[in-house]
Amino acid sequence: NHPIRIGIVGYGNLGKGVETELAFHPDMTLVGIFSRRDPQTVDSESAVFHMDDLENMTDQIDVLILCGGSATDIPEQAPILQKQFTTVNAYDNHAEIPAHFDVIDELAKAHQNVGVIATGWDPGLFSLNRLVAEAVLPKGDTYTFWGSGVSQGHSDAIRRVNGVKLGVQYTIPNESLIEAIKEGEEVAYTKTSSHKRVCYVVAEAGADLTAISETIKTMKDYFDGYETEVHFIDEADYYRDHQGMPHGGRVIRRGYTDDQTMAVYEFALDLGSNPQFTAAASIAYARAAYRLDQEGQYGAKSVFDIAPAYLSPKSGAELRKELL
Ligand SMILES: NC(=O)C1=CN([C@@H]2O[C@H](COP(=O)(O)OP(=O)(O)OC[C@H]3O[C@@H](n4cnc5c(N)ncnc54)[C@H](OP(=O)(O)O)[C@@H]3O)[C@@H](O)[C@H]2O)C=CC1
Ligand SMILES: N[C@@H](C[C@H]1CC(C(=O)O)=NO1)C(=O)O
Repeated sequence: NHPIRIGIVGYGNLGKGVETELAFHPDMTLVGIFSRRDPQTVDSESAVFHMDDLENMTDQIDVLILCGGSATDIPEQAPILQKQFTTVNAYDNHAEIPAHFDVIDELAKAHQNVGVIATGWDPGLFSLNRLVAEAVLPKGDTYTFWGSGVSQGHSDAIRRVNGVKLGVQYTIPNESLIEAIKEGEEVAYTKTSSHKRVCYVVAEAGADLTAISETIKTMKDYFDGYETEVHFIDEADYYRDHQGMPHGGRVIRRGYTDDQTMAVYEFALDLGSNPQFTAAASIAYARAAYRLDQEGQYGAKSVFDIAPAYLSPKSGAELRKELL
């Protein structure tokens, strides 16, 4: 059986991450990168095509990994591509995920392929761990913290604001709240009250800075409700100080196995590169997407719908040896 043939759609941080990580997966091979830009202007060692070439390559690609931004690219591109390909994305506009699932599910069933949505870490592996923790510990509370680090989704979203040339968004968690939770103290937790969002923006010449700041701070699904800072810096400072993309976070379930015996379920990530880790998760789900497609299990899938064994390159027999 031949290696799984992968196409990357969108060559940004995530697309570059998939390109790099694929080298670690001998059961997969990169057919090419597909960009909306002129391929001559895209700097990569791999084969680069224009997005429009995809429709003539359906017999050369098994899975497309969609690496566009969630603010505007995925909602636009995913439905079109689902008509011709099995796809995987890291769509992370949490409020819109149920609607996105339904759109992809209808298309994937109609065109007899698979669409794995919202992979990555949040949504993705954090979602999976919240499900397991809440199924195992029905009595308790779940807390999610991100950072401190760079959110790709929020950085992508501010880059789409009119007048913004470059932008990055750091998410800062309330560390004292994390400690209080682990100490078993009663806490008042909401996602919006437990994080601060700090943005650094390089504005286009002549842009209305007040309008940019207001648009970011009130942005539905991304910033609305959070304490948000917007700082305007020049391009030199941006390239000097804001090129790293570390991130991470934790899912904590503080539950009870009887009326007062506490159990803390924690899943934590500490990521040197947020986009590279997200790309790595999407690749594992691309393997699952291919297998589900081969089995005729057509439709949209989230991380909740996919048995863990589908992610692994090891056979069932090999995996069962690891149960011991
Ligand atoms: N589920 C999760 O845990 C996570 C999800 N994500 C999601 O992944 C999405 C993508 O993140 P990220 O890769 O950092 O976003 P980028 O902004 O780096 O890339 C988004 C798109 O912008 C275009 N682009 C990139 N670089 C350039 C450039 N120099 N000039 C013009 N266009 C460019 C590319 O499309 P094209 O090549 O067609 O021009 C690319 O696909 C995020 O929006 C986020 O929603 C990210 C991290 C975690
Ligand atoms: N989807 C996020 C992954 C995590 C990071 C995050 C945040 O900092 O708000 N929320 O979810 C990303 O794009 O980085």
